[in-house]
Amino acid sequence: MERRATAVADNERVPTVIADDAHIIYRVLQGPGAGNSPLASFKRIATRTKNSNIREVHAVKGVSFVAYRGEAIGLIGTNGSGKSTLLRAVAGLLPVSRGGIYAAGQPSLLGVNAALMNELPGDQNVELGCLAMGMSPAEVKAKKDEIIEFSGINEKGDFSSLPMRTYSSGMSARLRFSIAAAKQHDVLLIDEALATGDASFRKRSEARVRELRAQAGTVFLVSHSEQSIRDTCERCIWLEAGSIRADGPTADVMKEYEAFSRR
Ligand SMILES: Nc1ncnc2c1ncn2[C@@H]1O[C@H](COP(=O)(O)OP(=O)(O)OP(=O)(O)O)[C@@H](O)[C@H]1O
Repeated sequence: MERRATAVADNERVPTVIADDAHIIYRVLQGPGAGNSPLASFKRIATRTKNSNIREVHAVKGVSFVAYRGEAIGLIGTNGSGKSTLLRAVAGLLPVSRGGIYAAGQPSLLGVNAALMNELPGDQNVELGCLAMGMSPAEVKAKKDEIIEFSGINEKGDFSSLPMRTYSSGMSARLRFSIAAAKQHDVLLIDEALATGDASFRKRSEARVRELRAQAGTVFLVSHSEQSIRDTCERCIWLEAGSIRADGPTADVMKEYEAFSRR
């Protein structure tokens, strides 16, 4: 793995996320079979043997990096290289099998799959989402209209009073992003959310990511959109097959990644 020097000396900056030789392994039970019966499980416990129906997927293999306050870091890599897995582990949603991931505060993962209630209208989801992020009811009331306005879901009619299930995937992603971005996070993790919006929303959300960074948080952005990464992140980590291939200034890492992708 290549790690290049950055403009500010590491000892002058405040670390927000430290990954130390982190390994993440998924354990997948392969279909129903004789080996999965209660009796077979009991025999395995008694004889201390492993279930041969369990397959391990070693998704992240010994990843180490330090992220600092004020940085926006793009995570790039081909499909299945471990980007989302790493992000989920930073958010504390997946356990690390070996090594460690340490984070300041509670990182917030903003993914296209973030849990909102499909049956509830957008405006109620805004309230729920804000309360879940720890805002007071008064803060929620003050921010609600601004969040809906930012999301732009009402641009084509009064959609905020309709259930979320009537939204297009881009509209729900915009609402999720707008809710999460309404709060200052110590560490904000964004998984592909910017790519689903249209061009004007992408511009607005990229500007918001820059603001969040300026307010001293750290932002991680997983995206296949080269433009989003270039416009938002000055540092980039390239993951390939679960390992870091390069970590440094976005322009340099992108150049290497493009050369690799062209091969
Ligand atoms: N829930 C899961 N159970 C088992 N294996 C998984 C699970 N989620 C992901 N994987 C595996 O882990 C590896 C990394 O997947 P991950 O989703 O982190 O990659 P990614 O870089 O985010 O991919 P993409 O760019 O396609 O979104 C892949 O081999 C994938 O098959």
